[in-house]
Amino acid sequence: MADALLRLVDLRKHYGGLAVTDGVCLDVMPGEIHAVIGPNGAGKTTLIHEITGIVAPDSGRVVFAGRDITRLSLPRRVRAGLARTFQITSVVAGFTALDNVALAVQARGGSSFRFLRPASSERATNEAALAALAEVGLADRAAIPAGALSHGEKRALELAIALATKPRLLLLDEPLAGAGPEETERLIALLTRLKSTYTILLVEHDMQAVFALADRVSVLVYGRVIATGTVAEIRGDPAVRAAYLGEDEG
Ligand SMILES: Nc1ncnc2c1ncn2[C@@H]1O[C@H](COP(=O)(O)OP(=O)(O)OP(=O)(O)O)[C@@H](O)[C@H]1O
Repeated sequence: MADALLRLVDLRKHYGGLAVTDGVCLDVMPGEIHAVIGPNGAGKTTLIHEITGIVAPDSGRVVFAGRDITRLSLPRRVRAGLARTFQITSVVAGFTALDNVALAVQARGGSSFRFLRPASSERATNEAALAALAEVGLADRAAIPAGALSHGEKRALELAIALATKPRLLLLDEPLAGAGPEETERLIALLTRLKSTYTILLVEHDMQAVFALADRVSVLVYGRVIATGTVAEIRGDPAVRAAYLGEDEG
């Protein structure tokens, strides 16, 4: 069996007396979409923060591509191949879609483009940014200020920004939050396309989307993974239904 691209080993984090991450072990295998679901306050966002380095775990390890990254800074994790999108839209409204992505390309490519003259460096940056926009279906919106894009397009732009860093693993924190039914459908189609190219760890409340997209699902309740399995296994798991799915599925 292949090695996990991301491995969480007995990760723990307390806030005061509250165990927000309570011994989490989780493997994300290369090429899979692995969804983390769980009720509000289960600790999903904290877990993503521990993976990206925004929150330091009290103990345990985050291993990425065989390397222990538990104590690496966020920028160094990005350079190692981790990228994330945020629950809250984080694009710069006054910049064009292209410039928003170009910023991310520059942040990654500073070293690789440094040897080029400014004009060719700018061209290389813009070409890489356009390629990322094309990957999410926004090539024809490149010149539009991000603030004028629809909500769904902004979410797609965030994905392009993440893709521009050439990630090996994409961390998506509620990519469908706030999207209407049509936008949701379009974003699911987009994520389905990306699925063939990227390994994805997905935190998402929309169960229909999770069940449509995920290869495997881990269920987090009070900071603990109570089950990991395929969509069918998770849907049929009585403990999961009792702890979580029962709430949504009535
Ligand atoms: N910095 C902090 N200090 C104290 N408590 C915190 C902090 N961050 C999170 N918590 C608590 O940890 C628990 C888990 O929060 P977290 O945001 O990780 O859950 P979540 O599963 O992402 O929730 P949601 O689905 O509502 O986004 C909550 O009870 C929250 O109040």
